[in-house]
Amino acid sequence: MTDDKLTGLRKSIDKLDGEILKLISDRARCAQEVAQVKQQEDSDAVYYRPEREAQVLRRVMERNDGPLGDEEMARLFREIMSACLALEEPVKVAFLGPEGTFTQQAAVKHFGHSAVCVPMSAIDEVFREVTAGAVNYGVVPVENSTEGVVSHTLDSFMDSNLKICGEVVLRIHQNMLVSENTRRNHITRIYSHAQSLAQCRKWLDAHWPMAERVAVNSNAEAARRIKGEWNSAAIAGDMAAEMYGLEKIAEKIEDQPDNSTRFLIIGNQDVQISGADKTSIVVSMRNQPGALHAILEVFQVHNIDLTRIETRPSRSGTWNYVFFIDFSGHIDDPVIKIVLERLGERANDLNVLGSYPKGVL
Ligand SMILES: C=C(O[C@@H]1C=C(C(=O)O)C=C[C@H]1O)C(=O)O
Repeated sequence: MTDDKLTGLRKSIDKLDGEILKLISDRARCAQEVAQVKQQEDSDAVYYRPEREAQVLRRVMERNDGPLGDEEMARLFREIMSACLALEEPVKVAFLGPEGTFTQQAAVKHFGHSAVCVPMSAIDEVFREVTAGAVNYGVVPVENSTEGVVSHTLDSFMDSNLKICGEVVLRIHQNMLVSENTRRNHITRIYSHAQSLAQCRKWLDAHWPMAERVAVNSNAEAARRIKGEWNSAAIAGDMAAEMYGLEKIAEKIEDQPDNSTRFLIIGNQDVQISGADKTSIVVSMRNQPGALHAILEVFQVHNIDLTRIETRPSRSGTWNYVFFIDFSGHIDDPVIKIVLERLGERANDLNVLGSYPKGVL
């Protein structure tokens, strides 16, 4: 009886799979035609459209009635779009490497598995590679919910003409990792990226107060190093653990359970309105009383939601502040145009880094 039921259900699944297969192929053909239309209009046309992809994913999440969760369903569609896009040519993406970093995880989350991800050894190399046209986009970390801003990324924008084309937020879980050579009772050194060490500070104080904490270029680099040392451990994410065949002796050791990192997608593209967008700008002001107030007032008067503001020392003179500001809205929105005009009147210099869809996944 149950065997009959099982056979029947499997038949239904086979039939549905056949339909899904056909529908995905029909969709891929449609996407191919879109590519041809774009190509006919403009031979240099950029096929990848961040605003359209964000709209597709948001619509999937809105229309989904379960039993699969909204994010799960969106992830499946993310992969379908990624594969459709790769039919033309896979998107090439440079990320802060080596292989196995959270930035690679963010790149895959944003572009799907059909993108070609190329590791770079430093943030400014990611910028350089995109500027040189060797890759289409770059992925760099910009802020962590526990530790704050990745100042190196902000500084790189000051020397670059690249645009921000998107953002992606990743939940970050850290693990304490050892290799098969590690003598677990003799761990005297723990490698990780400075941000990760900081994210696990309390856990380390409680469990490994005597071990030396050594900051290296990336978590994946930490994972790689301990392969050859018997007295060291590393702190890194799942991807690095898998990639280097390391054992987790403690999981989710980050001090804040909702620890997450925001990454930016950088490229050469002006992204159109998606309907739920953010804009990032850099404003430089004279160092005079009320400089910050003058900026904030403009946003307040026009009722614009500020999502982040960071101050960095300007490179051009000792007496200037530089503010990195993110806010809701798109540069093509009429009210944002007015806001930018007003800010321009008050600032020494104003540079729009880009308008882009708010992270969907
Ligand atoms: C099909 C298009 O081009 C690309 C592929 C998409 C898709 O598979 O849905 C969406 C946006 C673009 O990255 C389009 O612009 O509609």
